[in-house]
Amino acid sequence: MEQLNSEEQVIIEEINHSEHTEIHIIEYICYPFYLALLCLLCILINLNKRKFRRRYRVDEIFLFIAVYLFNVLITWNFFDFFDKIVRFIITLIIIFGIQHYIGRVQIVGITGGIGCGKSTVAKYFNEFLKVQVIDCDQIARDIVEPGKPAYKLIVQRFGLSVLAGQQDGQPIDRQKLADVVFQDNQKRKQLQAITNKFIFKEIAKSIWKICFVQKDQYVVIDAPLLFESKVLEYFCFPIITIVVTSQEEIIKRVKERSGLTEEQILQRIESQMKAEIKIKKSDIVIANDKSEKSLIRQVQEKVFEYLI
Ligand SMILES: CC(C)(COP(=O)(O)OP(=O)(O)OC[C@H]1O[C@@H](n2cnc3c(N)ncnc32)[C@H](O)[C@@H]1O)[C@@H](O)C(=O)NCCC(=O)NCCS
Ligand SMILES: Nc1ncnc2c1ncn2[C@@H]1O[C@H](COP(=O)(O)OP(=O)(O)OP(=O)(O)O)[C@@H](O)[C@H]1O
Repeated sequence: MEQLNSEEQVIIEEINHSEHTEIHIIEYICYPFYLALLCLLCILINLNKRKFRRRYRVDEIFLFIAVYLFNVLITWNFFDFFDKIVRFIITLIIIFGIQHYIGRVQIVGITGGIGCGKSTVAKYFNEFLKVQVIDCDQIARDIVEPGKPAYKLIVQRFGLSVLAGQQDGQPIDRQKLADVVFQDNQKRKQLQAITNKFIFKEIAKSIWKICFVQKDQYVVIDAPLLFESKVLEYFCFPIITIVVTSQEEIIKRVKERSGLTEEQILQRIESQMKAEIKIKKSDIVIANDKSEKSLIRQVQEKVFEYLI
């Protein structure tokens, strides 16, 4: 093989060095994204800790190994041993830091059809177990008050006819809006598309306040559309679905509680996800066909083993 002279050797070294530097720069640009991805992954897994373990039988330690291997893989050949150790320590701090901060939080979801007893169970959690409840129906009422952004969007989409007195600035007449949306699936979905993001924002704010400012371990979400929303399903564990088998019983209970007619109640039942699908998707199913006492007894028997 032909010997390189010293000038040629210098040139080759310079080329190697510049390639190395370029790779270093790319690596350093990529590294914050990698850390952001790691944080997101850890937050998602920790918010969903038990479900994740149960479904995939994966513990944080496997996640840790996987993430570290990924870390080593993307830095392979480029970094020296010291750099790898530093990255290992950063990864470790992020995983265990997030695990410590978020891993203790448990978001319990309560869902079920109209009048099935969600609020009754939520009230039990609040009064007897002192767990704070996020009531999605209440949030849905608050975010559509005059002056709020969702109010404007609803008026733009459904017109002044859904307002009390049909005048701009007046509150939404919920009965009128309900009559419009529960007779037309398309319109109901349009209303949900408007309200959903504001509802999620409020839910996230409440979770932050309850679990990270007040540092409560548990929070309950009472969400009639928990499965329909797609997002909540992922963060809640366990998901408790309350069912009442007899439609007549549901109608009787809702009629007693609200001014809704049988036809209006049936329209809402029709517009909601079928109980059989909800049952398949949930962790705990509670039948509320008998007395309220029996409902609470089932909560006591079935729910506690799921709490961390
Ligand atoms: C249509 C509206 C104006 C009717 O108001 P109203 O005061 O009559 O009912 P309220 O809000 O108290 O809801 C009572 C029950 O109706 C059922 N329901 C409410 N919205 C929906 C919906 N979009 N689809 C199916 N069922 C619904 C739920 O079982 C709920 O518990 C109101 O429900 C609304 O704004 N809905 C859209 C917001 C939403 O998605 N709410 C659910 C939060 S997860
Ligand atoms: N086991 C029961 N026996 C008799 N009445 C009941 C029982 N459980 C709940 N109720 C009553 O039925 C009505 C509906 O219950 P609740 O408000 O808890 O249901 P919900 O699922 O929150 O309803 P919505 O979907 O409309 O918010 C209430 O008046 C409640 O007191």
